[in-house]
Amino acid sequence: MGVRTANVQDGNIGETLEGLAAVIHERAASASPEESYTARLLTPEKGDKLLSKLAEESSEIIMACKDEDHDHIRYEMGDLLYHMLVVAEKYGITLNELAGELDARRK
Ligand SMILES: N=c1c2ncn([C@@H]3O[C@H](COP(=O)(O)OP(=O)(O)OP(=O)(O)O)[C@@H](O)[C@H]3O)c2ncn1[C@@H]1O[C@H](COP(=O)(O)O)[C@@H](O)[C@H]1O
Repeated sequence: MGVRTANVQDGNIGETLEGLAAVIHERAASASPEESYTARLLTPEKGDKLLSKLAEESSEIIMACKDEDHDHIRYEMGDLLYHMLVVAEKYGITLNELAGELDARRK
């Protein structure tokens, strides 16, 4: 677990996810693993590490929920969303495609 960020201000989730996905795409295209955590996760030999981060971050959300710790839940959800966006980059799933998946479930 990393440093908590208490008292964060509300943002716009659509803009934030799009901005973060764009940074992740840029790191995937041109950053070296030495300088970028994202690039490290996307190196072929780190494939299992990326997938294990999904399980790890999910577990951390569960523990934070058990503690009913609002700030900690938010923090770990941020970690999971970031790692999910790295997975989306790796497997070529766009945010608009993901939106379509969710929209198709709307009743
Ligand atoms: N949003 C994130 C983000 N969220 C989480 N993380 C990293 O995910 C990891 C979380 O795992 P843990 O909490 O278990 O911490 P850890 O033990 O240090 O992690 P591991 O060594 O086990 O992977 C930490 O290393 C965090 O730094 C992130 N790393 C990057 N970003 C974004 O991605 C951008 C590009 O980052 P770089 O690729 O590093 O340039 C950054 O500017 C940020 O906006």
